[in-house]
Amino acid sequence: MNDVLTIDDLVVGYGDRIVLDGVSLSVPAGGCVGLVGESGSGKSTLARTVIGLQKPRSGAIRVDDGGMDHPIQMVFQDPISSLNPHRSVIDVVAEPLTIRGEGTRQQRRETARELLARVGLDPERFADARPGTLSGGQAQRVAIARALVARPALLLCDEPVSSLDVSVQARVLNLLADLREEVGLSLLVISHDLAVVRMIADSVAVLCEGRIVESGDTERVISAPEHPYTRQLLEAAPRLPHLKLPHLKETR
Ligand SMILES: Nc1ncnc2c1ncn2[C@@H]1O[C@H](COP(=O)(O)OP(=O)(O)OP(=O)(O)O)[C@@H](O)[C@H]1O
Repeated sequence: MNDVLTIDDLVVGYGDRIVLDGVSLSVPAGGCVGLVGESGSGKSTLARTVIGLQKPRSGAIRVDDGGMDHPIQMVFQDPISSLNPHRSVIDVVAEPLTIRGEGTRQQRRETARELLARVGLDPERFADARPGTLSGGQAQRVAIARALVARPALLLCDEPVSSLDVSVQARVLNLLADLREEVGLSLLVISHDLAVVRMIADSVAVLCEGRIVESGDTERVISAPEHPYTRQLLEAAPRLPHLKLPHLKETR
C-alpha cells in the first residue's frame, strides 16, 4: 500500500536547541497512526513542520497527495478558537471553497450542509449558528467538516479531543474512525493520551524528547511495551477504554 505521508530522518530545532532529532514515520493510505508523547516531547513541532509552518534543519517530508490540491488538513486542540466567531457555521465550513473560488455560493453552501450532516450535526439546526454558541464537541465536528471540505488525503489531528469531556471524546473519535472508513481518509493523530490513540490508531509511535523510542501495532505497544518511557506513559494513563461506541449524533 502507498504511504500518504512519509517523514524521513527529520531534524527540527529552535535557535540552538534541537527538538526533533531524526524522526521517521509514515502513514499508509487509509491508515491511522498515533503519535504519543508527554508535553514538550515535540509533537506540535512535528505537526507544524508537516504542514510547512516550521522549516526543518534536515530530513524529508513526502506527501503522496494523489493529485489533490490540499493534501493535508489539520484539526486543532481548541475547536472554538480555531473557528471564526463572526461567521455562521455554514460559512465557516464553506470558507475553504470560497477562498478557492470553487462553485457558486449556492453549491458551496450545499456541500457545507452535506458535510455538517456527515459529521452528525443537523444542518437545519446548526447552519446559521455562530461557533461561540456551540459545545466543544459540536465545535470540533464543525472543525472536522471544514477540514474535509478541502477533500484532504490526510487529516492531521493535534490533540483533537483533549479539550473535550471524556464522553464527548469517544464520540468525536468514533466520528473520525467512521470517516476513515467511509471517505477513505488517512489519519495522523497526535495525543499525550495513549487511551485516545488506542481507540483509533492501528499503529503508534512514541515520541520522547524529540526521538521515536518505540513504534508498532497499537495493541502490541500497549500490551507489551518495550521501552521504559512507554511503560511510564501507560502508567500515567490508567483508563484505557477499548470499546467502540455506536455512532451517536452530537446533541450537547
Ligand atoms: N517557537 C518556539 N521557540 C522555541 N522553543 C519552542 C518553540 N515551540 C516549542 N518550543 C520548545 O520545543 C519543545 C517541544 O515543544 P512542542 O510544543 O513541539 O511539544 P509538545 O509535545 O507538542 O508539547 P505540548 O503538548 O505541551 O504542546 C518544548 O521544549 C518547547 O518549549
